[in-house]
Amino acid sequence: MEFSSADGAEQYAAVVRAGRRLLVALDFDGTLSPIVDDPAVAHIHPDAGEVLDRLAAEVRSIAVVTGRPARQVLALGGLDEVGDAIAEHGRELVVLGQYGNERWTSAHRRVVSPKPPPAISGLILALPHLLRRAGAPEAWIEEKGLAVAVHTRRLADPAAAFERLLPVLTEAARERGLSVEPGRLVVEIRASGMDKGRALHALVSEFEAGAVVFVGDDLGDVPAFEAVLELRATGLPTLLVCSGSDEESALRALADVEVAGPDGVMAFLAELAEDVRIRHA
Ligand SMILES: O=P(O)(O)OC[C@H]1O[C@H](O[C@H]2O[C@H](CO)[C@@H](O)[C@H](O)[C@H]2O)[C@H](O)[C@@H](O)[C@@H]1O
Repeated sequence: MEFSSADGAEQYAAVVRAGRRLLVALDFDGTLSPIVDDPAVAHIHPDAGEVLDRLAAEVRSIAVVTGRPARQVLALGGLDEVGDAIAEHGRELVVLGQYGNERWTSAHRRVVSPKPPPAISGLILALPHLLRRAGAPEAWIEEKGLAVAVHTRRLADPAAAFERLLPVLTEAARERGLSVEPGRLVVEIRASGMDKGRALHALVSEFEAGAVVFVGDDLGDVPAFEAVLELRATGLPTLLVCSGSDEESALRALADVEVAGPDGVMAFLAELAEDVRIRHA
């Protein structure tokens, strides 16, 4: 494994030593699931079930922390079945959807979700006009209940459409007291007050984690990276892994390890599971 931060090797060794008290938190799209043009047909990496099962046998808990609605990621990831396998090790799989607003666990098997912010429905009604104004009338609108996302990946010039949409949607969100969450060729509008960083802090407390690994690929993962660095500053062993792509580089400078997309994430998780197993055999 090649480390890109000064203390990456040291942090990795400490995380492996913490082994059974380790929380591994993972983003979904671009990390566990390869990026595809149509979000509705995304699928988890074919090795994920086996790799997560092996890892679960060695660590305290595994969490998927995603911008997707929890129900959607359960279906696309086959995470119900992954949760069954993890439960056999006496461990728990936690899925936090919509940036930590929704929660599912393999112990309770139901999604707990807040009410959608009322301003979202008004924004959805205004979107066709806003997309025309931004010169992107064919951008794809993903209604997520608690949020709405506008995707440009399937447009003729996705990056240019994204750049035109971002200021228009930022202004529309501001007028309605909502927040903007830009991502890989997507602009999402949602309520403020929760992000992956807050979600991660809460998970670490809940599981009394003695170490944390977080793996992500996109701007929505930056608050989680920052939360991990705050935890590191308190002395907790932590490791930050960037699932690298040509599309987003914001996490690179913060990461201890960069791997090549979801294939690289699978290899990293398998190596971590094996190192913890050997260290604690
Ligand atoms: O937090 P994540 O698990 O990374 O979810 C973030 C957003 O991911 C999805 O969009 C992204 O993946 C799509 C499928 O590969 C891709 O087509 C799109 O361009 C990406 O932005 C999802 O559709 C969003 O709702 C999530 O918020």
